[in-house]
Amino acid sequence: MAKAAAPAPAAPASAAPPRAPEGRSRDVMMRMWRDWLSPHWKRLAVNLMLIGLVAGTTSAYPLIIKNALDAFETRDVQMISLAPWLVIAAVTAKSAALYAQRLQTNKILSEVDRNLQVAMYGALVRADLARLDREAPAATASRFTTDILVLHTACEKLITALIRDGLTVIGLLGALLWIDWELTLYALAALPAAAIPIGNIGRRLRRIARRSNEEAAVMAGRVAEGLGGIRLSKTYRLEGYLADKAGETFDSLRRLRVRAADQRARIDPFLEGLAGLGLAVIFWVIGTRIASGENSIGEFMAFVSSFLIAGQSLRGFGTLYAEIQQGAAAGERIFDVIDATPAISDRPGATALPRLQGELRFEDVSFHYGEGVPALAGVSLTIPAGAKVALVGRSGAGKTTLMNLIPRLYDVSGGRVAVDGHDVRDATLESLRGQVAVVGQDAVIFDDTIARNVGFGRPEASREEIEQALRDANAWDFVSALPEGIDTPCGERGLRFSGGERQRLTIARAMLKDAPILLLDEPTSALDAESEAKVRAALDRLAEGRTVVVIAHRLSTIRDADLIAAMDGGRIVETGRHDELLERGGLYADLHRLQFREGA
Ligand SMILES: Nc1ncnc2c1ncn2[C@@H]1O[C@H](COP(=O)(O)OP(=O)(O)OP(=O)(O)O)[C@@H](O)[C@H]1O
Repeated sequence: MAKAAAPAPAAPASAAPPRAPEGRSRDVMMRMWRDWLSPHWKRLAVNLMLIGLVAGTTSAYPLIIKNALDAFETRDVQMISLAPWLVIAAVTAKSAALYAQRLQTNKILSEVDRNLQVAMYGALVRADLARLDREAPAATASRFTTDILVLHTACEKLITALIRDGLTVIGLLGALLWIDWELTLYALAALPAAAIPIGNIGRRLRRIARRSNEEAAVMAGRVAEGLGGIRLSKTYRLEGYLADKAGETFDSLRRLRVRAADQRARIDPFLEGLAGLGLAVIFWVIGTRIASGENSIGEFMAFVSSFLIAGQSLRGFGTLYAEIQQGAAAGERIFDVIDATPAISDRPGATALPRLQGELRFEDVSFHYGEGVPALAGVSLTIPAGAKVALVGRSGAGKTTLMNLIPRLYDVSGGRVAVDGHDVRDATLESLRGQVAVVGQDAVIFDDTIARNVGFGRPEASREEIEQALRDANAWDFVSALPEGIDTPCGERGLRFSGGERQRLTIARAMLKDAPILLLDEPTSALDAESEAKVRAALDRLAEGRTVVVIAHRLSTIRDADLIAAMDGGRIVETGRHDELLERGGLYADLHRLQFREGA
């Protein structure tokens, strides 16, 4: 069992991350503003000015057009020669402002993206295992990519489009009212009615967006799962199975995207229709007025061009609403992660443990992962300081679960776990976990140098201490042969080293940590004989003077254990030394016979 006590700091049980209730997009976006955007208010204010410039120059177009057309009619030569320069000035100012504003917006939002990612990652590495268990790592990773991108786009639109189009509409509306207020009211009469259908479309889009983002996360999980197990998949000819399984998520994502596109596509024609209606009203009213000589062509042109530009900006509002709904759905998924408070944390008044002797006691411990059959029930066991105890039992018996309770990767559901008489829940996590070292079947190596990987055991350790730990762990022979020695990068997951070498690096890390309690999930079971001998010698040296709890898969390795606890169905069914248990003829003797026969 590789899921054993990984060195992850996190822990605990319980509750699904809180989900913002449906229909609260405004809350999500308000929170976005309050917590993440408002700290940049100074730069946003500059942005606002730039947006004002864009909106102002856009609103100037119709006025220039009106004056130019009037000048053509009155043969006003000065105005006619000025008009092209006015247009050039307006266009230049608008282009420069647009460029600066886009760049500035994206600079701010990229910073916000980074801050959200930092907060999410921080929350995740501190999160309870129970929470991390619920989602595939690649699916969680998609919150850092897809959801961040969707939220970024929504915020960009919100800043740019809402304010720019808003100011443009206000400016143009002013121009329209100034040119002809009566006609303006006629032309815009139908506008308020548009809010209802657009609101409905937005709500539907938000639901679809939330499901799409979840489905995208599932897809990322399946792709990673398929590629992660590609060696095995090839030997079992699973290509078709994997393609079908991933294909299902591609398909459902496609369906959701089409549904979203269908909703979004409804907005434009709807608004186009409304604008057309307004234009018809204008033609009808103003046409009659021109015929009767009440209005000039210049007034007509200015009014119509203002109306058309305002219509375009208004249409921007319609799609903006949809975009914000999608952003809010992504924001919820991001805040779900940030908000998850770990259930396993320091209690108020938790005390820092002194250096432990290493006595471990399980008192009537029960544990269940969720609803259903308990993984542990009524487990009582005392392990004296400095003893070596082996947990044995069939797969699923509860060995890993029991071990995980010691550093509080999970908390007991009933009973208690005590170290030197202190309930582990009353101790600070730092002082508890600082005194427990773990070596598991999976040698966890990060993409960093050997020195850093080993140094995690004791961050303040000197290079000499790291080298000594490598010697004690039988790792110095291969490390010293490397041209860069302990500064050699390990590569992703340490894959440039063999399984046995990786194990010895993790043993060196535990050596350096020098913790009184050592948890081993028998790390030699996957190694060849020579490698195993080296790792075993290193482990023996590591175990000296510490309390050792080992999950034993090969019973030959635990003959010398001070105590063997045989587990079955979440209970300890017998305890004793190797010889005693063999003689008793119970579960341990059965397991032993089975392995002996397999070995033979
Ligand atoms: N993260 C989890 N979520 C839900 N159930 C779990 C989880 N981990 C283990 N279990 C269940 O708890 C029970 C005990 O599992 P545990 O991993 O402790 O067994 P084990 O004795 O270590 O087995 P193995 O030797 O195969 O690793 C099993 O029924 C298992 O299915």
